[in-house]
Amino acid sequence: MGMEKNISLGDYLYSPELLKRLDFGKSPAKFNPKITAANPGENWMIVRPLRRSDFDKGFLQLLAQLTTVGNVSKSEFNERFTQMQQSGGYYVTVIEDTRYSRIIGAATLTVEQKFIHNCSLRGRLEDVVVNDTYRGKQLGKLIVVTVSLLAQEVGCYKMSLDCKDKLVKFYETLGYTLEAGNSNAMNMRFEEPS
Ligand SMILES: CC(=O)SCCNC(=O)CCNC(=O)[C@H](O)C(C)(C)COP(=O)(O)OP(=O)(O)OC[C@H]1O[C@@H](n2cnc3c(N)ncnc32)[C@H](O)[C@@H]1OP(=O)(O)O
Repeated sequence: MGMEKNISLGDYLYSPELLKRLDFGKSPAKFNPKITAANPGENWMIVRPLRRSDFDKGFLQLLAQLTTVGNVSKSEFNERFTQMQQSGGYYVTVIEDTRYSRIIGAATLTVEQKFIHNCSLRGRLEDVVVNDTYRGKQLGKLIVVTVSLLAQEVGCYKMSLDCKDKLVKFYETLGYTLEAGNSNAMNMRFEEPS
């Protein structure tokens, strides 16, 4: 982790090279027809790291289909992008429909640094969303498998997620399991800062 932050990333959040190395054969997910991050099946589709220019390609509007985004200005977006790029460990990954320059899918791997398990890394799957008009075409599977393989690629010993009950089956087909005695997600809510 963090190695790629020393090379020039341009406006990519992380090195796009990382996505070319992923071995989709390692995932239990079944794709029919077969697609991968490097070959998403349509020549107008690309799976890549988030770029600054995605602010103008509907990235935040896509996230609004998942949860409240709020009124994030371009400069606020850019500031957060810079913070994520400099800290490393934020792998926001998107699918673009290049015909319309629109972001149609997204998922994030965040990497948490630990002391335990010999200074290990733990991955977390966050903010998975596919534009509603593109759902049911394997793109959800594609983006989740992409960031899950990426977690392994950057050295995580496990990858975890929180989701609504109705999505458990979806994630099970992608290799995630409810572990007996260890499947409780708990939250403490705070007032959102204004
Ligand atoms: C960790 C997290 O971020 S959890 C938050 C997940 N995101 C959301 O809930 C946002 C709103 N929902 C979405 O954006 C989409 O519905 C997603 C991302 C959940 C799925 O995207 P899609 O592109 O439709 O998924 P995809 O086409 O790959 O579907 C894969 C399979 O899961 C099933 N599936 C997809 N969505 C759902 C759902 N909401 N409930 C139950 N099953 C589902 C599909 O039927 C399909 O099954 P099949 O392969 O047997 O036909």
